[in-house]
Amino acid sequence: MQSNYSIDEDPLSLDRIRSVLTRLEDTIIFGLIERAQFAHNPKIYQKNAFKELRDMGFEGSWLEWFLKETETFHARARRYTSPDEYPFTPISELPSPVLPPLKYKPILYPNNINVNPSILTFYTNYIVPRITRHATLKLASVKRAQGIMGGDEFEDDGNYGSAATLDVEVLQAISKRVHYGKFVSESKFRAAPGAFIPHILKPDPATLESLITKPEVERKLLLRLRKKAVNYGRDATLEVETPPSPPYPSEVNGTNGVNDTNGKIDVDGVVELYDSYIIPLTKEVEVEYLLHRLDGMSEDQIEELAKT
Ligand SMILES: C=C(O[C@@H]1C=C(C(=O)O)C=C[C@H]1O)C(=O)O
Repeated sequence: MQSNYSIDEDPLSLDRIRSVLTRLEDTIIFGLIERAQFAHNPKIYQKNAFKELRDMGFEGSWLEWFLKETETFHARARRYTSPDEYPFTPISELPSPVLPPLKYKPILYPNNINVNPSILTFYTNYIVPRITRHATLKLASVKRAQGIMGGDEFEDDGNYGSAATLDVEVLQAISKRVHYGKFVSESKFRAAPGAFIPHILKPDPATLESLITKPEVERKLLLRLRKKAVNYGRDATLEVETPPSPPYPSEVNGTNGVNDTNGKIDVDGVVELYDSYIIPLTKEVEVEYLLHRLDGMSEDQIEELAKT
């Protein structure tokens, strides 16, 4: 079910927010499956690697150029004016929308939290090389068969436009998912402001993180994610499938016995993306949002809030 917080009855329902996060799992997994078709193409992530861009006065990477061009058009179409979409390009470098601004219900507390630079770094340095490994190795084998040896055989299939287009889609989905942590924090704060206020007034990030962390939610998420990645990475067959033969671990190391090396995606890579990057970064956004949740409020306002 598509969820649009601006029209939903209770935009801060934790169940509604979690359903958005669950739906974004599908967007991210399918985006990674599409990107995994192409080789790593490391050149598109290196700054100043393309003379054609330097000649245009652009000193960033191919991907950063793609992001700027894409986000420039999207900004003119009125994206990045709602509190659930954040550009990778500095907002000061983007044009004003051609349409009048939409009036959004003031749901989040005013803030300037944007962790897209961290998302771009971990995605290009750790996620892309891992999820494109199969295509990269296959490309190298084909090149060697054609007599291409050494540096030229690896990693580059020349599909710079396709690869960057898919990178932008995945990055936008990861960015939305991570920054949705602000809605999670606002929901948890409003449910029990008194639990958070002492650790905001006397900044205590560690205690705030322990208050927002729900281990069981995370555990179930990773199990669901693994199953999705296995199933989405397989072509549907009409034959009745027999389960993989033993050793088919049950609840071993949280894999729940669901793993697959024959699919279109590195299942362990998808789980690690969430476990090592997306979930920790979401929680950092949650904590940072809480640390600024009382900014500009008077002592009386805070005292009143603490009583609720
Ligand atoms: C998003 C939430 O907050 C935290 C972050 C989670 C995540 O990034 O998946 C899951 C549970 C919590 O530890 C939540 O409570 O749903």
